Amino acid sequence: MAIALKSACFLQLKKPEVNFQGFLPSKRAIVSVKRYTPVAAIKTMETVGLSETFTRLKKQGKVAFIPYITAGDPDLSTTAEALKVLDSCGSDIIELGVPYSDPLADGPVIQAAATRSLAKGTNFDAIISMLKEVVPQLSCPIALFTYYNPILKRGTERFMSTIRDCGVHGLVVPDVPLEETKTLRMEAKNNGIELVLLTTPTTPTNRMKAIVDASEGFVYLVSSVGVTGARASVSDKVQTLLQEIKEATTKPVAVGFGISKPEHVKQVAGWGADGVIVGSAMVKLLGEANSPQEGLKELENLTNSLKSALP
Ligand SMILES: O=P(O)(O)OC[C@@H](O)[C@@H](O)c1c[nH]c2ccccc12
Repeated sequence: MAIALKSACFLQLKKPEVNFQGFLPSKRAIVSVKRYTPVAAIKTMETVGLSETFTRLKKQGKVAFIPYITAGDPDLSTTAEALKVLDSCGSDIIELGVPYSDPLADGPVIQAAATRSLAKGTNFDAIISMLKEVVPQLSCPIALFTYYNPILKRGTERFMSTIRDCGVHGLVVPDVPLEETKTLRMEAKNNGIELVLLTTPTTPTNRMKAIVDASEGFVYLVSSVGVTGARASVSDKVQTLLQEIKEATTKPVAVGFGISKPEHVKQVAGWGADGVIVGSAMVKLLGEANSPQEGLKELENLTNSLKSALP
């Protein structure tokens, strides 16, 4: 049992409708600095990585609940609190987004969150300092979500060791073409980071197979074409896509994009997904609340209602 101690722009969309591992890297640096005031370190817990989390849930007949929030929206102290709230409400993995100025696959809600966060001065180093304090207080693993630029800026090796050192277990980088993920995958592996790859409804079958073969932790099935954002319903194509992926791999599959309601998560779980990812609905509550406290309370309520719709 693997137990770890927790202790644009020039972004060129290359066939965005084909798959998320199909974009070219950007050359723009992310913007600047604000100091995060660390919360008091409390205790050190044991946390397992992404694939081990799925293995354990599967044994209990459970489906993973994976919320996404944008770091630094409305501010990094609230992000720290939000991570703790999401964890204590039973999230199984938390996807934490690094805000970026040219987020090619993000819809209006997450774009606005990134803009607010960057306007507050959030940068990568401040996110890392925050994580160093907070990750030891969490029982679920963190999967960091970032566009490629912050990795390019630091160098892959340094980036991976930095996120490893603050206890991050997984990584999602949507704008690196599959063919160019080799170095990322190697450096991720060297540092015990699981690099999650994405497949979409328009990814050709052969390419989907290559993506699922290379993906670590789980496979991210993007439920619909376009950008992130809550939708009225989940396309029933997802059921067929899940079946196709399941025929190609035994790796866990989590579905994201457009999922925001208890009936959505119930439906997707019923179709055989191993996990559900909910982003914009979370981000909206947190970023648009009248106060951080109100946002955190609403986040807690939504998490509880979505969790209770899952086996
Ligand atoms: O916001 P939604 O529709 O609930 O989708 C998930 C999501 O936010 C998160 O996984 C995500 C945020 N930005 C992305 C860009 C590409 C792929 C995935 C993402």
